[in-house]
Amino acid sequence: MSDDLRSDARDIVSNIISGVDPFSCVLRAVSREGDRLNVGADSFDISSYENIYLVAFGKASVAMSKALEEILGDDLSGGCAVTKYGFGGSLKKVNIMEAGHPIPDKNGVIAAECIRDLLEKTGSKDLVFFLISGGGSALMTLPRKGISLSDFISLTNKLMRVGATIDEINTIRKHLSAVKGGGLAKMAYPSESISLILSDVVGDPLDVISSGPTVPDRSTFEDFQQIVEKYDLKLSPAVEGLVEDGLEGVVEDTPKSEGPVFERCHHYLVGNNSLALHEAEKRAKELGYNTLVLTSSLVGEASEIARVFAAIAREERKESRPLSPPACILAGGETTVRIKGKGKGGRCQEMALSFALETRGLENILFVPAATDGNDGPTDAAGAFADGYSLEKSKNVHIDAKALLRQNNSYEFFREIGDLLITGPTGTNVMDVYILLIG
Ligand SMILES: Nc1ncnc2c1ncn2[C@@H]1O[C@H](COP(=O)(O)OP(=O)(O)O)[C@@H](O)[C@H]1O
Ligand SMILES: O=C(O)[C@@H](CO)OP(=O)(O)O
Ligand SMILES: [Mg+2]
Repeated sequence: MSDDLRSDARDIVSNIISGVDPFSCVLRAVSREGDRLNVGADSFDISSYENIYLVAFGKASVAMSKALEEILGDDLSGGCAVTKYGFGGSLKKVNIMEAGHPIPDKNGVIAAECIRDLLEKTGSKDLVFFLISGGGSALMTLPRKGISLSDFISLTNKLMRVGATIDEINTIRKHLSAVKGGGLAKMAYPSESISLILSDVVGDPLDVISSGPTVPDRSTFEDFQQIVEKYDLKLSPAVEGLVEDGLEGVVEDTPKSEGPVFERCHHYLVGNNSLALHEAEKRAKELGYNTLVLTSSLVGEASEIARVFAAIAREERKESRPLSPPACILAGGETTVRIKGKGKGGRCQEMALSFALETRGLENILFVPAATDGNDGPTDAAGAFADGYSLEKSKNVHIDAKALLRQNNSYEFFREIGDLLITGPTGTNVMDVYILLIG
């Protein structure tokens, strides 16, 4: 343990990011001996296919594709990949595109069309690798007939502001899309496919991560309607018409069961938030901390979850429980924020600000919530450092912490006191991690 909790926290964060590096995650899951490709517990003979293609979408597309290019070498015929602006890179045989996230844009439609065109030329003698990571829902957008890109943009915007969960957001997106909710599996049929999936959703549900384009979908038009009612969403006439048709059975729902379309689809999880927590705990132990991992499935309103961490910090300082110091208490997951103000921030920065408000004056503690993709909300920060002195610092620069929290302006708070956590785009994405250090 160093004298400086911040430098330990930085060290733990960088170990998390390298531990869930998608390149290594793919190499751990896929190995090659001659023409035999071992994936998880299965084995494939790559000489039995005419062509092998790669289709990648999500924030981890570049590193995942690089790993597969390395494994397949000249056996890879080509491919298409899409990732978020700033997450790009160069690949040998794969055309890599960048598009808008979390709100989709025209480039996400161009990318989806490119993927569709590639899949439509595949046949039963071909093998397609789908490299799937979080972010794919926005990055690969192909609206269903009659639905427009602006329908997607306005609904995504609304759902994110009301604090809908990713499960709810993707239920809506899947039903408006031709590629999500099993859509790519339909396009790739009858070729064989292998999906390698980096999870950024609590519980690793394959039909929610990146809107499950290669798996049967569990959500229905009825679920869609319930979400509309729950958040009182105003729909465009086109979307309203689609839902009505869907509820009446005039329009087919997303594919539900393991029909012929999915018979030759194989799915493997290559990394998730648990792996990130494991890496964090390992490093914290090496640094000399007593460690405790609470959960990898934390959900709920960000500012309220932060109050739980503040209560744990106070308990640690007063009673040295649940761990004797130096202690590192870890959790992971994805909170939500009901946005009421006009400020700038993200889930992690909102948590950090709420924690700071609850722990004023508490000594020798540090809370660092961090988005593993390096972008917390629409900001260039991954998260923030919050401690017992955050509020003192804010007084010195004449900003009002409570007012900034009310305005969801956590970015400004931490920028002003110089305590943003900046990593840059990390090229990976396994939700958020929450690190509480007690010195
Ligand atoms: N001002 C804000 N304060 C707090 N959270 C915000 C703010 N603006 C947007 N968000 C949240 O940021 C989320 C999108 O951020 P992003 O980090 O891109 O998510 P993900 O990593 O899951 O793709 C939205 O769910 C939204 O609730
Ligand atoms: O693409 C998506 O559907 C989600 C979940 O996988 O990712 P993100 O929250 O990063 O947009
Ligand atoms: Mg997410």
